[in-house]
Amino acid sequence: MIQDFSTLLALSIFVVALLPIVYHFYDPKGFRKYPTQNWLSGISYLGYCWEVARNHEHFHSHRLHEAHKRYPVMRVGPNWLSFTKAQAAKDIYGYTSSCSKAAIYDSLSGGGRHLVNITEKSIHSGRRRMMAAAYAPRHSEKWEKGIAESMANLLLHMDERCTGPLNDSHDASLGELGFEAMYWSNLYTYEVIIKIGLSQDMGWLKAGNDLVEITNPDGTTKTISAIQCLHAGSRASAVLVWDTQRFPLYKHIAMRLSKSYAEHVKQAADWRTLVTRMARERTVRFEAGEALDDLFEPMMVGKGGEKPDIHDRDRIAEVDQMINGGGDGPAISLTCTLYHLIKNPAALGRLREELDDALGHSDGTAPWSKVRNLEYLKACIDESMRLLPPVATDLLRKTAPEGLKVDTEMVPGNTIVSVSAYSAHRDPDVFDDPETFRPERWLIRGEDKLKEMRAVYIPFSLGTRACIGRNITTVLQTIFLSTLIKRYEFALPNPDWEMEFEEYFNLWPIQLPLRIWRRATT
Ligand code: HEM
Repeated sequence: MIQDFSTLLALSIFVVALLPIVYHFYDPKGFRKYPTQNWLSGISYLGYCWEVARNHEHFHSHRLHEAHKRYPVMRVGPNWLSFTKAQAAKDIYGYTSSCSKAAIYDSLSGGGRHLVNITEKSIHSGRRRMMAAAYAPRHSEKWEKGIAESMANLLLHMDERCTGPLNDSHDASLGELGFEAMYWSNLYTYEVIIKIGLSQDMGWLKAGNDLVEITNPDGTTKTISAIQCLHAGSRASAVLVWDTQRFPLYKHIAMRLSKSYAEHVKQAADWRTLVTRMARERTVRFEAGEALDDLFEPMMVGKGGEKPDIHDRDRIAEVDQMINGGGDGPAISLTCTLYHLIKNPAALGRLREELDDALGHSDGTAPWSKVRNLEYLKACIDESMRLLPPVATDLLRKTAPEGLKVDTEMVPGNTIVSVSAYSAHRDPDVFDDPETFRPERWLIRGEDKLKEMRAVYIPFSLGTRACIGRNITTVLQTIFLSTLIKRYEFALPNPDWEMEFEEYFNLWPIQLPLRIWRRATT
């Protein structure tokens, strides 16, 4: 085995040594004119893998943004160009774009195909038609019921974790940091999306944890943290998958070399065991005649009572994606919005006024009917996702064989193209003072400026492959934030405390430890 590995290592070193020479003479697409993200980017996708792996050392999306500042088009891999401008977003992701999803989506599929990783356009549009009605805003009141039950349990925990108000010196370092906002946001969003998706209550907010017992292939059982195992799948792929062809080889090597990598792969398998069981349990309920009005139902029965054209393994994949996308993005956004508001007391004050007007002396979960149209709250969420888009990774597309004009560049066929939301959202030509959290920028009435900002605002992507869960996210976030901000005061560990992140496709805040106490006015 050691001999095999040494040969592999020697071969790899030889190939890497040859690459600069190949690069020097071989430039069929004329990409050498573009700046590269780092010295390896023009010759190997390992350049990007390296950037993602360095995340802990230096926040990856920030590095991408810094590189983009120098030029609006950047070569991130040998056959991959990353753009930043609104026109590029429209050309690549817009409704009329001829681009298709890139091979990375094939590499990430674990067998079954779900909405995100279907690359064939006609198959995607069929699946989207199958699912779309279940995600429509007319279901908001139904979603609200599940949310209200989860919120009631969350508030019980929060009330237990309250401390006394800050003293006059406003020394936030005193007292216990009893509320870990990222942890509780995760429990909330994952519990709610499983209710909306599968009509199943995991009871995580009641228990205060996401521990679940699963059965191993050998029949023994073990208890896992569901969310940690779900995240392990992203950890195991997000660094190496960019070199799609060699991903299986790299994965194999990484599993042998790194214990923690092997542990991520094992936890990801545990997550698949759990998600397969959840999909099967839901199918059994359908077969037993339960009519459940959730996101799973259209995969069992069509609008006219017909059997939908979908395999069992794709149903499981869809459940996996709906929990992953529906839990992660909203949890990140909730945590980041809270963080931005605590850091910006003027914005928090203005939001409180809006909430006090809308909710009066209500105590408990904010009713959707009273908070659904709060303009300033919406602006705060939008502004937070501008600065910290939860899906911060570039979303890769492949140009059609005839090529495509992207922004100012004529891009040849079969080239990987993308837009970095993190960089696009900081374009100084569009956003004044781009690094500042300023919700007011979304409230301007000058239509042209608003249109210009909206054109480059892509946290949910654009066009036919844009997020289908946006309506769910809106209800989930609006109720959570209105309730918490109306009911509690918050303090960070200290006024200079800064949030830290890790980025594996999504931008996960590592933690947000808070002191919380009940507001006097509620
Ligand atoms: C703040 C919250 C969210 C953000 C920022 C977000 C972001 C995104 C983005 C950027 C995409 C495009 C992915 C790609 O092209 O590879 C996407 C697609 C998708 N999202 Fe979300 N999402 C959020 C919430 C949700 C929720 C609550 C669900 C509900 C289950 C959901 C389900 C999906 C699905 C199924 C797709 C694939 C759509 C398709 O290709 O037809 N997302 N989301």
